[in-house]
Amino acid sequence: MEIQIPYSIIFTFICFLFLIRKLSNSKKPSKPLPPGPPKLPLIGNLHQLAGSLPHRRLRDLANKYGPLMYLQLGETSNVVVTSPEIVKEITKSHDQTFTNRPKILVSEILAYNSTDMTFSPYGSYWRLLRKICTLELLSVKRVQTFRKIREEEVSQAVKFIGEHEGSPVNLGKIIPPITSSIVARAAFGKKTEIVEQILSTIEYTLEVASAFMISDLYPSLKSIINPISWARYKVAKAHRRVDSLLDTIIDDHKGKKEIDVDGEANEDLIDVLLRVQKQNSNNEVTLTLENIKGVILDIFVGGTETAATTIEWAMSELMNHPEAMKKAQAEVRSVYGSKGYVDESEFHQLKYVQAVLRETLRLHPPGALLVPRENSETCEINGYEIPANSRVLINAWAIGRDPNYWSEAEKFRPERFVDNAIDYKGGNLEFIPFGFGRRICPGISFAAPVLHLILSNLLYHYDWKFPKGTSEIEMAEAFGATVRRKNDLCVVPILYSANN
Ligand code: HEM
Repeated sequence: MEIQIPYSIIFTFICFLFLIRKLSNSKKPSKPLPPGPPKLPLIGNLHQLAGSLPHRRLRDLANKYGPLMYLQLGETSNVVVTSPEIVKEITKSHDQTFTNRPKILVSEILAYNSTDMTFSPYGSYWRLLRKICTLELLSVKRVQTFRKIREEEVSQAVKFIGEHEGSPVNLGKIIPPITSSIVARAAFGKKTEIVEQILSTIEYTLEVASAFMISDLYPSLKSIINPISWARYKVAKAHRRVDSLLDTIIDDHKGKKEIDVDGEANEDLIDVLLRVQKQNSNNEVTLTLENIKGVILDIFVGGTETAATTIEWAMSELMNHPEAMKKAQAEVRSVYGSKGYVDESEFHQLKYVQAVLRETLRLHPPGALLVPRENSETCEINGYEIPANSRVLINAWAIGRDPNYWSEAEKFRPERFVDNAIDYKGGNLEFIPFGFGRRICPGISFAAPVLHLILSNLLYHYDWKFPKGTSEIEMAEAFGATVRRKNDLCVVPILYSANN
């Protein structure tokens, strides 16, 4: 929370205003609200979330109050969904109603007043962005053009690890730069000093922005709170820096000669967006420079930490499950044999590695509560009224561990995904690490080869040992932009040779 002692008098005044407004506006819903824990005046259920990881706390509360639960956080209505049946009900009967995103401070500042793809409201503009993403930016064909970038970045990291052979390396520091370099080169063509500055500023901005913003909990008072919010000031300042760095890069791209001899095959994502902007210039809905910057930021935020976090959890689980580690290594080593490196040509043969990644995403979805949705109108689910503009949190983490759907739900058992058609593309609502419905993550085809390539290379080139004095990787979590490892992931690489 950003409230600090010097603001306490102002805060008391705000609470008073809020209470008066609340009392004068209150009206009764026609159907009951979903069950939920008892609330306190002014703060509602906020105190029930304090002090523990939100996805775990919400699962515990859902065990008590049910899979459709109502929470009042500050003055906002929140609905928490913790079962595939309710997700199904949403997609079947209220698909369009639940396709909005709430307007929060971060989306206003970082996402150019919610005009990026992640936060823009459902409508013709969002559909245009989505179409550009599906057909142009993140299509399988486009992602394929980045294969060389992926292979170069991963091979550099493998070499770097080799230089530390036999001593502990912190994978938590090695893996994130791989995913951000891949995204940076795909987006900007090359990794320059300016790109490095953008990456570090985005990282800092997300860190500050992932704290709760008090005005998101009391939206009706934001004109009073925002001007005095220190966190808001810091996020806005960092964003201005990213914005001007992006301007510089886009100007450079505009100065580039028209498509070179290799044509579209050589375009980076900024080239693509500038081309699409031109092609769309006479349409009813067009792309502005700000829209382009918003989409590029989406791709950075969506595509870097999520993938890095997944690999870190996969390696942590494999370290703690030596049988699964052996099986995965044996598979990669038998498929790539004496080739000496892992490229993308044989991925279709890596069935067990794929199962390891799925099992990791089941137990550790990076977006444990997905990205919040908002229902555009009041509706009824299972006999309960969901007030319009409620924030809808889907606990994908808890759904992936629901013992009604998964045997030995808390155990890491990749075998469950071998020869099993369950996948994460939105058709199996008990497994939704990439979300579901119209807002499902558009970056799956970008993420999948990155995840496979990094993990397979780590498994092919090295055997992994615990650092001296340890025999287990602890699995504590930290909640932020993603649910990532709380502590470093230190492991010892031993170079593998087929003659060992
Ligand atoms: C392991 C990797 C990833 C995971 C687990 C992940 C997960 C998610 C989730 C849970 C959502 C919200 C879906 C919903 O509301 O139902 C989402 C949305 C989104 N993701 Fe991803 N993502 C990943 C990688 C990527 C990549 C690589 C990109 C881009 C290159 C990307 C771009 C986006 C965008 C733009 C949205 C917003 C879509 C919209 O609101 O229409 N993601 N992602």
